[in-house]
Amino acid sequence: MSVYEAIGGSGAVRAVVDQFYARVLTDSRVQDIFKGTDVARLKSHQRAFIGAAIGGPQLYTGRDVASAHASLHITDADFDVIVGHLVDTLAELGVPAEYIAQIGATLAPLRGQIVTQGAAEAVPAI
Ligand code: HEM
Repeated sequence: MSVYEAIGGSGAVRAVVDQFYARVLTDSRVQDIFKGTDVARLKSHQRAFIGAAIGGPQLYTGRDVASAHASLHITDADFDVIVGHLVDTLAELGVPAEYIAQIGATLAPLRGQIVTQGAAEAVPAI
């Protein structure tokens, strides 16, 4: 059984994405990054992306992850905040820890494509 089926399929993914964005968009550490984003569109992409990433039938047709985040200056700390909200949402909705770990392991390798603002870039060029 895929993680997608195990957590309850499309209804579960929808609930996760809704609660996840409710948290993210009210978190002062990261909410500014989402200013000007069409949240309904973002949620629909995110449902497809997460669904596909955990073995669901969705076809994700959005931009590739690196291009979607390229101009957002996302730091490692931002990434940790976002993943933290996802993990907390999954736990709150009763997803067993073993599946949360599997979802985390699926998304963790994307850090390198999403984080573009690091200590090295913060140092002014001479
Ligand atoms: C595992 C982590 C993440 C995944 C899987 C992910 C996935 C996605 C996907 C699928 C999209 C839609 C792409 C499209 O529009 O075609 C998106 C857009 C976006 N993401 Fe992420 N993301 C992650 C982390 C983050 C982080 C850490 C931030 C900022 C704190 C962020 C901010 C945004 C914003 C603002 C957009 C909208 C960009 C736009 O509409 O121009 N994401 N993300």
